[in-house]
Amino acid sequence: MSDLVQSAKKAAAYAAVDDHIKSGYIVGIGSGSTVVFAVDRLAERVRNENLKVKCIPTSFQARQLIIDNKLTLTDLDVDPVLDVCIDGADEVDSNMTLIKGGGGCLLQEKIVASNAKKLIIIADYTKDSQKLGDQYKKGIPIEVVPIAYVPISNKIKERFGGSLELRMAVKKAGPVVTDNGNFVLDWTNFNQDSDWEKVNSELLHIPGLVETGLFIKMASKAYFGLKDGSVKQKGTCSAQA
Ligand SMILES: O=C[C@H](O)[C@H](O)[C@H](O)COP(=O)(O)O
Repeated sequence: MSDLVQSAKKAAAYAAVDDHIKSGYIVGIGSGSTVVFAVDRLAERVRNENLKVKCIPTSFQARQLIIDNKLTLTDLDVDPVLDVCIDGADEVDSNMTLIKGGGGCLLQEKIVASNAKKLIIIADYTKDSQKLGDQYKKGIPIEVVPIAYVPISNKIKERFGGSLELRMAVKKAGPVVTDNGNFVLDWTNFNQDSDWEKVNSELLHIPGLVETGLFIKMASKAYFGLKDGSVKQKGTCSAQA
């Protein structure tokens, strides 16, 4: 990954943490490479400003990040309402619909984000699109119960078109297994002009389909780090709103 992309991720993550995290907050920690910078900045603020925050992870990776950075870990049993969740995305369209799950962490991310007062997205400039699929070519991730992956693939193809591929592991024989013991299908060549809210709710009715990587009307704001070092904001909520 280029240095420009790395710096863009860092700039977006730092700006979001500075704008949206206050002492006393319950904070959702998203997953992926951009969130690593957000946790770095949060840990720095905890050390320098004696910020008191409790963190809820959205994946095994996020939990490790919280522990490694000596942040306070909590969960939805103890703290079922979050002040803010900060997470990455694979793509953000002009309506703030997201593709998430490129790293296979969509289910817990959606659960945690759905219990947060606001979801703030952090990303580099390659994720800022008009339509889903403009830039992100790996498809929409869909988490499924293993025994159902073939019928689910067939049903999605029949109803909506496109292609579905079972995501394969890299350092393990066979498919990727999520933090929840499920498989991931990646849906490509979909209709970019789809009514994503309708598609998403129809997908969620297929037995065995656990969750989709379509995050609709969930994100309050997205921060995109740009090539020139600045940060572009998309969405409506104001800092610390
Ligand atoms: O499963 C992974 C998550 O949804 C990530 O938040 C998403 O893939 C973006 O990751 P990154 O910040 O590495 O681009």
